[in-house]
Amino acid sequence: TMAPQGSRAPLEFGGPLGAAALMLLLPATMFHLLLVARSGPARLLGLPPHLPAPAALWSPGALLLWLTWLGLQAAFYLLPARKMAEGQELKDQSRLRYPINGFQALVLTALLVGLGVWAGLPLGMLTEMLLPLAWVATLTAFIFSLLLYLKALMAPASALAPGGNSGNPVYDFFLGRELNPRFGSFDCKYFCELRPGLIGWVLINLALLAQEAELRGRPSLAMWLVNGFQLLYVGDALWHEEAVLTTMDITHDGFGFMLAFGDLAWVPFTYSLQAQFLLYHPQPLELPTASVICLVNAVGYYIFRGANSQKNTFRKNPSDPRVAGLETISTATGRQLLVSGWWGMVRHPNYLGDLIMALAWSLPCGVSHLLPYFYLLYFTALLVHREARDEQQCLQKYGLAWREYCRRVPYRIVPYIY
Ligand SMILES: NC(=O)C1=CN([C@@H]2O[C@H](COP(=O)(O)OP(=O)(O)OC[C@H]3O[C@@H](n4cnc5c(N)ncnc54)[C@H](OP(=O)(O)O)[C@@H]3O)[C@@H](O)[C@H]2O)C=CC1
Ligand SMILES: CC(C)CCC[C@@H](C)[C@H]1CC=C2C3=C(CC[C@@]21C)[C@@]1(C)CC[C@H](O)C(C)(C)[C@@H]1CC3
Repeated sequence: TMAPQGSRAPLEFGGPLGAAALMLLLPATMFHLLLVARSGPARLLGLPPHLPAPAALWSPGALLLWLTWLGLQAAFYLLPARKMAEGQELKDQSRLRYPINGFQALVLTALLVGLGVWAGLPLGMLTEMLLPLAWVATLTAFIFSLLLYLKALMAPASALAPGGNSGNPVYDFFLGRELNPRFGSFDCKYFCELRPGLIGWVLINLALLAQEAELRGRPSLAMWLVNGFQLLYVGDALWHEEAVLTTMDITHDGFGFMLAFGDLAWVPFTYSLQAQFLLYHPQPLELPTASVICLVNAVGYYIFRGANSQKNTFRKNPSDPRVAGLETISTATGRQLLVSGWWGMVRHPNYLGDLIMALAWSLPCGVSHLLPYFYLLYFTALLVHREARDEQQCLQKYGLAWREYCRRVPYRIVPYIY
């Protein structure tokens, strides 16, 4: 069942050793952040004041809540969709179909949660369950990736991902062997990438806001800003759900521990770090400063959305009037590369916008602690590494035309700097 070209693919993430280290480091970092955020000193680089007792990690209630959450989101996924989209062409020339109903899932979740709160559901109590919830999310990600690894043993070679089939079980378990594991029409990777984790993230944020209101009479301005910015980001991702079908996670990476853990545990429990920090360490924020931070977020969002939409429009239909006037380079594959507009400024303008937003999410937390800036630091490292991986893949796809693009647009993410 080994993919012949897979075994020749160069190893990423530092090979099996790197993969093994990341499998320990990522969950350890997540628990470190969760513990440190609620500690007095809240030092990113210090040790957490105490390690949790096993009883603080394990709770049958958390397991039940988590499985209900996954079940609810799976049910929303199976509801009739306003549109079915086709994915990129696969090795066997077929295309998979995907439901476009992620935004609908967000709205239905909001209605259900709103109804629950109206009926007296103590949403703020969720903040007391973050540790055991993170623990069951980690366990499910681990068990799920194990099942996916076994499922891939039966998959035809054409269904395997280019990267995760080296023959080394640790590496392949981490990266994921099968490209689009499905049960019937239920696509596991597509489902996990956008729904339980992203919607879970904003729900946790909202619970932290509710808990702050409970403790201090009303939510702080900083908490409102963090909630608003991140809701915009998640709403935007689900509104433009179809665009995720062209990201390397869907088209290139298998579904293994990295994405299962990343989607199900890492995103909801570490991306909500700023709101967690604010609950335990309230920060004063004046209106003028808040307005400047809103402006920073708006600039970031403008670049992020402008760049992503320009590329998506161009890839769908290069003669669309919104992009037809842009300068392009032809490639041997028949596809073209944009060299003006956003994509003529740097080679990854969307990463630049995303990073500016990341900064705006941390600024409401003040500058007294490094902890709320963790996301910005991690995200910079992730995007620099991702950019290098994408560059490698584009060089393989487009060869000389890609070199020409790099010559014409020399900076990767930040103009005149990187
Ligand atoms: N919040 C988070 O944790 C994360 C967010 N993201 C965000 O996800 C979004 C998607 O990112 P990602 O999937 O990495 O990559 P991109 O959306 O940047 O896509 C890269 C692909 O775009 C195409 N492309 C590159 N240059 C050009 C050009 N000049 N003209 C036309 N097409 C071009 C190439 O594919 P092809 O030619 O085949 O179309 C390339 O492989 C980004 O906005 C990123 O910031 C990503 C990771 C994590
Ligand atoms: C922590 C590990 C080393 C790696 C885990 C990475 C994952 C957490 C991220 C990989 C790509 C992602 C994307 C988004 C969220 C984070 C992960 C899953 C994304 C859904 C966020 C919202 C954006 O608008 C997007 C463009 C849809 C993103 C797609 C990639």
